[in-house]
Amino acid sequence: MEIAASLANVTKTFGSTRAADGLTLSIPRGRTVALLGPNGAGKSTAIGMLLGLLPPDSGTASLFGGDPERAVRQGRVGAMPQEGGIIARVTVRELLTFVSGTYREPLPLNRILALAQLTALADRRVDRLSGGQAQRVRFAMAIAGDPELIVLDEPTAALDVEARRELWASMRGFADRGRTILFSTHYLDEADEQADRVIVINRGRVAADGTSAEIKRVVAATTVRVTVSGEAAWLGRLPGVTGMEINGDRATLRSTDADATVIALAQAGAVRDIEVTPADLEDAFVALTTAAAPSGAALLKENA
Ligand SMILES: Nc1ncnc2c1ncn2[C@@H]1O[C@H](COP(=O)(O)OP(=O)(O)OP(=O)(O)O)[C@@H](O)[C@H]1O
Repeated sequence: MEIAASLANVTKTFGSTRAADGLTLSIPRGRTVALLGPNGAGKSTAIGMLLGLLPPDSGTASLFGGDPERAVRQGRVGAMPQEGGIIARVTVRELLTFVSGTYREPLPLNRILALAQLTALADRRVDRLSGGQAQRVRFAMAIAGDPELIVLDEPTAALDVEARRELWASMRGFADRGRTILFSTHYLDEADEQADRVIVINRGRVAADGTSAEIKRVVAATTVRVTVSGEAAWLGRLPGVTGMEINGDRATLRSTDADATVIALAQAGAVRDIEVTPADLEDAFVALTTAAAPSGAALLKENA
């Protein structure tokens, strides 16, 4: 698999804050990958290093197997920063014509406008746009040079549901051209819906890396509840069970392989009031980003 972007064991410290602490990740070409993490997790730092804007203290950042700055200079990468200044008092068309002019082989203007769903707004002044429309102009600027990879730092922060939906429709149009998209988000549902792959970052480290289904399946254990009488310690030794709690005659098991756990319970004849609750991505995220949680990364890699 060809790799568009990677970080190999990078560290970056600001004062006493380790914004990247041995961060290793790779973004395969042609995929849409989410960097998911809470505030201050290190997402922007990771993106800054990938774009060659922030030199790592140690470790290596690379784009298309080489120096990030070179790939950026060659126009192979388009970036959409968290807040980009858009020059006021020009129209969408004028702004995009100017930006296109800075690239050797830009996309045709009509194509950029269509991909960003801005055709009807081409003659509108950029300072008269809604937040969602302005964000699509930033997206249009990022794709103007027809880059192989676009990197978007929290592209949908501060957008309402409709504006998020429209921006994602534009981004999918770009992804459908076989391009690679790396975006950061705190929205779990967005990572789940939009990304082929989710890399969870917490405290400057990769907490999990896989499809959202894998993250859900492996890390956020399914809950299996069952009523038992008598001694219950044996439940903790059932296949898949990683933790349990007993409350009166009710046992709550956390399992990474609910099927195996339920089959074993059935074989033991313990099926009274059995209840299986699958984990959702929210649970996975909370489990992964709480200090006491076991590392999901190792689990996911074993299961990958
Ligand atoms: N230039 C800087 N100077 C000092 N500290 C910084 C700087 N940039 C980032 N940090 C710190 O490094 C840590 C990681 O920040 P970063 O912005 O990468 O996180 P993030 O995951 O992008 O957060 P957010 O979701 O809030 O944007 C934070 O503790 C932040 O305060």
